Amino acid sequence: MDKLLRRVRFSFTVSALLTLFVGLCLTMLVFTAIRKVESDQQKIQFRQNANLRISVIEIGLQDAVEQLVILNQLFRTFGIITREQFHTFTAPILKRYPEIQALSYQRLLRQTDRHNFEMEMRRRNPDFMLTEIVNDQQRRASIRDYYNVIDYLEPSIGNEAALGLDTAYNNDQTLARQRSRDTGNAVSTGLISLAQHKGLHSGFLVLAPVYLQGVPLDGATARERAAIGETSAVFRSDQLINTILRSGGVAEATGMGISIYASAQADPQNLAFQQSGPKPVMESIKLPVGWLFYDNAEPLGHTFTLAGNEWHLEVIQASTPFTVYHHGALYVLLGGLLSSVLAAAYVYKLVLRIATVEHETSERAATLQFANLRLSEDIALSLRTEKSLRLRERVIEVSANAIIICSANAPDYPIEYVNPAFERITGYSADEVLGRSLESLQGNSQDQQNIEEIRAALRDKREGHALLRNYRKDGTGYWNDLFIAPVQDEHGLISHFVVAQYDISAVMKYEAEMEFQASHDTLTGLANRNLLRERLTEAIADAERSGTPLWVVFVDLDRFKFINDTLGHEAGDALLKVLAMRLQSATGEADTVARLGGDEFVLVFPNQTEDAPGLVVLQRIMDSVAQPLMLQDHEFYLTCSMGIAQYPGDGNTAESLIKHADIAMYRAKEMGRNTFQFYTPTMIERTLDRLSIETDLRYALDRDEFVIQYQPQVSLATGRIVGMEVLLRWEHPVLGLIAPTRFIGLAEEMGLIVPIGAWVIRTACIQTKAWHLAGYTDLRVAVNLSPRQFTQKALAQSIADVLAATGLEPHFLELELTESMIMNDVDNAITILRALKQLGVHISIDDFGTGYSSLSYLRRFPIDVLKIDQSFVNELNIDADAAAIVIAIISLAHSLRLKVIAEGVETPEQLAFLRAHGCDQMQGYYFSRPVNAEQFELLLQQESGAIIDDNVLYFGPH
Ligand SMILES: Nc1nc2c(ncn2[C@@H]2O[C@@H]3COP(=O)(O)O[C@H]4[C@@H](O)[C@H](n5cnc6c(=O)[nH]c(N)nc65)O[C@@H]4COP(=O)(O)O[C@H]3[C@H]2O)c(=O)[nH]1
Repeated sequence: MDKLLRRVRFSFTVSALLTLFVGLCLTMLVFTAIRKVESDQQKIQFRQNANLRISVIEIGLQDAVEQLVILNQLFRTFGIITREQFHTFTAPILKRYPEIQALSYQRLLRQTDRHNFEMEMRRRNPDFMLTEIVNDQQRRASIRDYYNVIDYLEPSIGNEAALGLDTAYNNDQTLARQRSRDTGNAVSTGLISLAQHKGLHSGFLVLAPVYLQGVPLDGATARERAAIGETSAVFRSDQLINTILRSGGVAEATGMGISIYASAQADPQNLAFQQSGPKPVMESIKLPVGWLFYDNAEPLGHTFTLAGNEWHLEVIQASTPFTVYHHGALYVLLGGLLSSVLAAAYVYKLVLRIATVEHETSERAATLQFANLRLSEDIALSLRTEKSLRLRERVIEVSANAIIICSANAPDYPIEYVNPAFERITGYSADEVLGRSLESLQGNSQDQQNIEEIRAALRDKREGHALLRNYRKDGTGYWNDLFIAPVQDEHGLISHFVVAQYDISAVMKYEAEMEFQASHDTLTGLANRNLLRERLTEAIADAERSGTPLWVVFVDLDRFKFINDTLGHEAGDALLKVLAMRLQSATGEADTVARLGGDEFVLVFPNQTEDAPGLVVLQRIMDSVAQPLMLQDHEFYLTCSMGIAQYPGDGNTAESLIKHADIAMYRAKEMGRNTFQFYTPTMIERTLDRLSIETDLRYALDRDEFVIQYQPQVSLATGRIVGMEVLLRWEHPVLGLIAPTRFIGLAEEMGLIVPIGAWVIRTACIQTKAWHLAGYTDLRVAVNLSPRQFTQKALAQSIADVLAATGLEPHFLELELTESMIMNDVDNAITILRALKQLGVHISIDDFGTGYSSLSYLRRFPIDVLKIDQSFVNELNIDADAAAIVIAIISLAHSLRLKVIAEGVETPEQLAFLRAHGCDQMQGYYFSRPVNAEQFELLLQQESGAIIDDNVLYFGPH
C-alpha cells in the first residue's frame, strides 16, 4: 500500500513539475519575445535621442565657430577696426556665448615695430610688454623677426595675462595659423590647455586670417604675403558643449553617455567633452545571458568637420537592467512565474484530486464488481440449478431404462409419469398407464414371490428391489430388475415413489450363454472339463448310492496331430466337430460326452450293470470313428485309441477316473492304436516312465546323448554292402540305450523330431562322405524321415544345405518314408517328393505292405525303392499269403522300375526266397545288426571275405 501511495505521490509531483516546467518555458518564451520587442523599441529611441544630441552639438559648435567667422568678416570688410569697435562688436557675442573664453585680434608685428607698439600700449597700460610662454612660464618675449601679438582681447577681464602674448611660436597655433592663412578659412587647433584657467578647462582655438586690404589673395603664397594677423576665438569646449546641450533642451541624457573628441577618432587625448549617464547596476557582471537582463545598445558615432578639423562624437547607451525599460516583459516574467507556480500547484491539486477520485472510484468499482460477482455467482448458481434440473429431466427422458413416478399417498399408487423408455420397453403408451395403479403393470403375473418385497417397500415407504418376470403389452416376457425409492417433498414428507425398471433380459441371456460356455466346449458344443467333472461327480454319487459301476472312457484320435499339421487347423476343427457328433450319436442320452481339448474326448457311462452293453458301445464308437471322412476333397480313414477306467475299482473321484482312463488310452496307443485298453494298476508305472523320458528328451540333443548305428544293406546279386540304414539310439544316462520305437513317436509329438532328424541327416552325410573318401565310394546311406519332418516347409532346402555343407553327392542319400506319410495327403506328398527328387536324392517307401492298399498311387510318386516290411519277411516260410505278398511287391516294384529291398532278413531261407524272387537288396540280422561307425567300417573291410556260390550267399559276420 505504501509503495502504491509513494507511486501515486510521485506521479502528482511529476505532473506538477511538468506543468511548472511548461509554464516556465512559456513564460520565458513570451518574456523573451516581449523583451526583444521592448529592447528594439528602446534601441530605436536611443538612436533618436542620440541623433538629436549629435545634431544639437554639431550645430551648436558650428554656430559658435561661426561667431569668429563673423568677427573675421568684420576685419576683412572694414580692415583693422579700432579697439573700441572690437569691444563693441564682440560684447554681444560673448554675452551670448559665455563659453567663449576670449575673442581676440592677433597682430603680425615685425621686430622693427615692437618698440612703438609697446610704447603705444603702455599708454593704456604702463606694465604692458610683449610676453611669451616658455616651459609654462610666461615671460617677456624674446627678440624675434616678427611676433603674433594678441592685440585686441575681449573680454579683457580675466584674460589680462593673455594681452600682449606672442603666439607666433605656439606649436598649437602655428599649424592652424598656417592652414588658415593658406586657405583663407577659419581653422581650429586641437585641444589645448587654456592659459587663463591654468589647464582647468580644456578648450580649442579657432583662427581666421586677416589680410591686407586691396591685395590679391589668389594662391597660398599671395595669402601668406597679405596676412597681417588673425582673429581668434578661444572656446572652453566642455562649457560650450554643455551650453549647447542645455540650449538644445537635451541637457538631460538619461541612460546615455556622450563623448566628443577633437579628432577624427575617439582619441582620449582629444576628449573635448564627456557626459556619462547613470552607471549600470551590474555593469561588471558578464553573464552568459546578460543580454537578457541588460540593455546594451550599439554606441552611435558621428564624425564632422569643425573649422577645418575632424571632430568625432560618440553616444553610448548605458548598460541598464531590463527592469528599467522592460516593464511589460517584467510583468510577463513575474506573471508567468506566478502563473506557472500556481498552475503547477493547481495541477498537483488536480491530479491529487483525480487520483483520490480514481481511488474512490476504483474502490467503489471493486465493491460493485464484488457485488456483481456475487450476483453473477447467484445467477450462475440458479442457472446451474435450473440447467441441472433440466439436465436431470432430459436424462430421465433419454434414459435407456424405464422410469415411473407414482403418487405415494393416493390409493393404489396411481402412476403420474412414465418416460419414453418405459413406453419402448413395455409397449404401453403413457396415456394408457397414467392414472393406473402401479401394481396393474404386473398384469396376471401377481403370484411371484419377489412382488411381495415391492409391496412391503411401498407400504413402509422405503427403498426396495426385486427381480420380476414382467410382460409387455404384446404378451412377451422380459426380466425386470426393479428398484423403487421414495421421494420427499419440500417439507420432507414422502409424496412420490420413483420406480426404475431395468430390462435385463439380454443380461440374463448373456449370463446363460456364459454359463453354457463355462461348461461347454465352444468348438463342439460338448461338455467341457468343468461340466465333465461335475457330471462325473454326480454320476459317482449316483453309482455309490445305487451300487452300480460306471465307466469313464478316454478317447484319443490316432494320428490327429498329423492331420492337423498337414491340412491345417480348420480341417482339424472340422474333423473334431464330425467326431463329436459321431461320439454323441454312438452314445445314449444318459451318457456324457465331453471334450477336454485337442483330440481328447471323455465319455461317462453310468449304470454299467452286467447287462449293460459296455463293450458293444465301445465297438460302436470305434466303428463310427472309422467311417470314411471327406476333408478338403480327401477321403480319410480315422481310428481312435480308448482307455477305460471303472468305478469303483479304478478310482472313486472324477480326477482319478479320468487320469486312469487316460493312462489306459496310452497303453492302447502303445498297443498299436485303433484299440481300447482297460486300466490296470501296472500301467501307471509305464506312464511315469514316459513322463520321465519326455523331460529328458528335451535336453538329449544338447547333452549329446544321441548316437547313430548303421545297418548294412547288401546287394543280393553281388553280396556286397551297397549301403546302410541309419538307426538312431538314445544313450540315456540312467536308462541306458533306448530304442527309437520308445522315443521317436514322443519326439514327434513334442515337435523335437525336426532338430533331432536334422542332426541325424547331417551326421549320416558326414560319415558317408568320410567313408567315400576312405575308398568305399559307392556307399549309399538311408535315413528315416518322420511325418513332421516330411511336412516341414524347408525340408528340401535344409537337405540341400546339408549336402552342400558335407559334400556328399545327392544320389548317395536315400530318404525313407512310410506309406501313411505319403498317402494322407497325396498331392502335397507328390509336391514334396518332387522337390526332393530335384535335389537328386533317392526316395524309398519303408514298411511297404502294412499300410493302405494304395498300390495304384505308387505310379504317381517319384520314388526309387520299395522296402518290404519285415513282418512279411518273417512270415515268408510260414505264411503263404506273406510269401505271395512279397512276390507281388517285388513284381510290382520292378514293373514300376523300382528297386526292392527286404528288411528283417534273419534266416538263410528268407534270403534264398528273396533272391529266388528277384529281390534286389536285403537288410537284417542275418547279415548284421545295426552297429556303430567303427564296427561298420570293420564290416566294410571284411567284405572281401564274402564267398558267393550258385545258390547260397555266404556273408562274413553273422
Ligand atoms: N527283429 C528284427 N529287427 C530287425 C532286423 N533287421 C533290422 N531290424 C530292426 O528293424 C528296424 C528297421 O527300421 P525301420 O523299419 O525303419 O523302423 C525304425 C524307424 O521307423 C524308427 N527309426 C529308427 N531310427 C530313426 C531315425 O533316425 N529317424 C526316424 N524318424 N525314425 C527312426 O524306429 C524304428 C525301429 O528302429 P529299430 O528299433 O532300430 O529297428 C530297426 C532294426 O533294428 C532283423 O533281422 N530282425
